Amino acid sequence: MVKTRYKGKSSINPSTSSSNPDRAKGAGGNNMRDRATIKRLNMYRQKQRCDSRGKVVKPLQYQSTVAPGTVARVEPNIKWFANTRVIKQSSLQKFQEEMEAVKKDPYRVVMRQSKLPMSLLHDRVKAHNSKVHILDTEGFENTFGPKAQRKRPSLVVGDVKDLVEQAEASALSYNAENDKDLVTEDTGVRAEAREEIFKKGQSKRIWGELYKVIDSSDVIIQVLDARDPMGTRSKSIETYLKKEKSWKHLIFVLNKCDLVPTWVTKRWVAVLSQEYPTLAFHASLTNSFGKGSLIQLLRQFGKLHTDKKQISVGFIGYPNVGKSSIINTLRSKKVCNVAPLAGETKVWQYITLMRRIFLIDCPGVVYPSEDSESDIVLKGVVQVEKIKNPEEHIGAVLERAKPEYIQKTYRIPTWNCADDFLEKLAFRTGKLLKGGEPDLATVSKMVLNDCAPNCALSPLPVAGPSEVVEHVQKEQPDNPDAISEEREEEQQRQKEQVQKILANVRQNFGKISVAPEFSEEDLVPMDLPDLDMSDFSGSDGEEDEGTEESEGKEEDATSVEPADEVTDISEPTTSQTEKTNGSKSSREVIRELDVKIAKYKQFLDRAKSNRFSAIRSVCSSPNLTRIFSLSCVLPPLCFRRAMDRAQRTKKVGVRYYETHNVKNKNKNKKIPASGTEGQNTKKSKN
Ligand SMILES: Nc1nc2c(ncn2[C@@H]2O[C@H](COP(=O)(O)OP(=O)(O)OP(=O)(O)O)[C@@H](O)[C@H]2O)c(=O)[nH]1
Repeated sequence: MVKTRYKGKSSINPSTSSSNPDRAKGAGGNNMRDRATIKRLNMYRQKQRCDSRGKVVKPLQYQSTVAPGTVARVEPNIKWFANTRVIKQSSLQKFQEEMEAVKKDPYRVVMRQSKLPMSLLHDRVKAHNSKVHILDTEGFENTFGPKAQRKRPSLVVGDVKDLVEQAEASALSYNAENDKDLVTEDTGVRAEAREEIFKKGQSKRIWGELYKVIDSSDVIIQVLDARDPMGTRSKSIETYLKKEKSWKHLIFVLNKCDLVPTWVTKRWVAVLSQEYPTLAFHASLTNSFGKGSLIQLLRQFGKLHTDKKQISVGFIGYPNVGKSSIINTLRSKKVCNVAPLAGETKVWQYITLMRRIFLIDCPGVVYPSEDSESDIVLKGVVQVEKIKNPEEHIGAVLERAKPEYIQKTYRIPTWNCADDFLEKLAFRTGKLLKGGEPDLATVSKMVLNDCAPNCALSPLPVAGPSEVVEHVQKEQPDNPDAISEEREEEQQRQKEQVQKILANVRQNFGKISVAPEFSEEDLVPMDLPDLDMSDFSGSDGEEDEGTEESEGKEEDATSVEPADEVTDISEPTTSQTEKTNGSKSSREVIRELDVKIAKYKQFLDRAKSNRFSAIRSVCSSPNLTRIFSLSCVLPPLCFRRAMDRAQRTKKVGVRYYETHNVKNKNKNKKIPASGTEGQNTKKSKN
């Protein structure tokens, strides 16, 4: 065969040189230079050729052909904008408006922000009047004439006379105590430096832990104490999350709702739900409330993040509000250390709730506030044993708690002042020093310990309706007339969203078992016309506690207490709930039905755990269906599911020969199922 001669560019260069892009494949092994590399290297290698007078004879490959000094243009190329897309102004505006609305809404989340042109939101062109055209020359016509375009400054006063009057009025209302800039003479007396223990929960280390938890969590649960939700809430963290970590979900859990009357819990949930999804909770391994709802809510959040293998849920909040206790309740066992002392949790810790949901416990953080030392003590931030002068804080306790509770708890009928109270208490309890002097420090510590956050018989005042009203009013704008309509719409919208997200997680507050014995007066809710409680009360809804129980068990050992499972809607079960005037007979009937349902449930649980194939017979039992229909309560979801399953599948329980031995399967069909099944099979084999 005649070998083709290399004739230049038009034919293939047969050379096996590494600088030949056309060389045969495999000539250079696996690491052969590709065509682009060879071209680039050849480009570096080339040299310009000039004649003896310096005139370019052979220019470089990409050297311009135009004469030096000529003004040239780079040809525009669409590839410069390869990664961009042009959209209409109206679309941009729509995007900005909709996205801003979503970002502001605590009930909605923007997922995959890195994939969205978020900078378009921030780089908004500012309104034309934001720039002050001080140096621009404007004509008289435009400035002062009848067709003046310049906007009038909006002044609070109309003329100088008004201005003087206003200045005089403000001078009269001046209060030097509030003036932080007032220069005063140094008297040499200064406020004593705060004891170190009052700075608990504020150290850099603790804040570091908090930010670690926030950074690692997809869902952040701020745990609040039901007795002082506003005092244990941190607005600064909320703003930080809204501004800097807006893609993280924040929800409130109102813990220790067993320590306040049920109506107070309801109101707080209603108030707080206007801002963030809020759930009431009672952390307890044996008698919890809200566990099913919380797990369900976390599952919903988990479903939002299907792109992730798992989601992390961080528990943040004041010391001693019960973060670790909630985690223990969710896991139904002691996985975190719990103590009635603040600062029990020292470092953050990870706990697995389910395959896809991790919980993170965070040490308690004290947020910067203007709290007095007594406030700090009564919030349970410091350990009472470590307080130097505990007597100083008893005044605050007596001020806050209703005298009747103090009288009932300590059996002291009257007192003049805090010292008098302490003395009487010391004599009554026999806490005396040498010489019969009352031991004020010990009894003070006793009283303060009684107010500690874990104490069921807390004489501390509950966050009453007056505070709720105050809070609601604080939220109202200065000029209600002007914005009232807008606000109403906004509120309506928020309410709808709250209802939507909590539709599946309704709570029946009647199931909270309130521990302290409150007086009749405190058990009656006060009228609050501003707040429509019906939407949040959940009294007509079903606390869907444990509805996902079976699912939960599949995923993990997390199970929901059976006590929560069957919801009694018509009857409040606590001793503290408002007294209803319903007829006695119907209540009794319902109670009986409750007992029956609980029995069936127990049976079902046992059957499940024994892998006993009697589930179908129980669920399809006409009795059970009658019970549910009689009590006008929808059967819990797990029952409904079991019933569904029972209807769908005919066979319950797996018999080895039915599934594995096809030959015998047909024979088995003919032979009625009985205890002698094994023998029959043997016979047929023979
Ligand atoms: N009555 C009642 N007590 C509770 C509840 N939740 C927690 N407690 C008690 O409150 C105390 C503090 O609970 P923890 O779970 O240690 O609180 P924490 O927020 O983890 O505290 P730190 O470790 O300081 O952050 C414990 O004594 C709990 O028993 C509740 O719902 N009701």
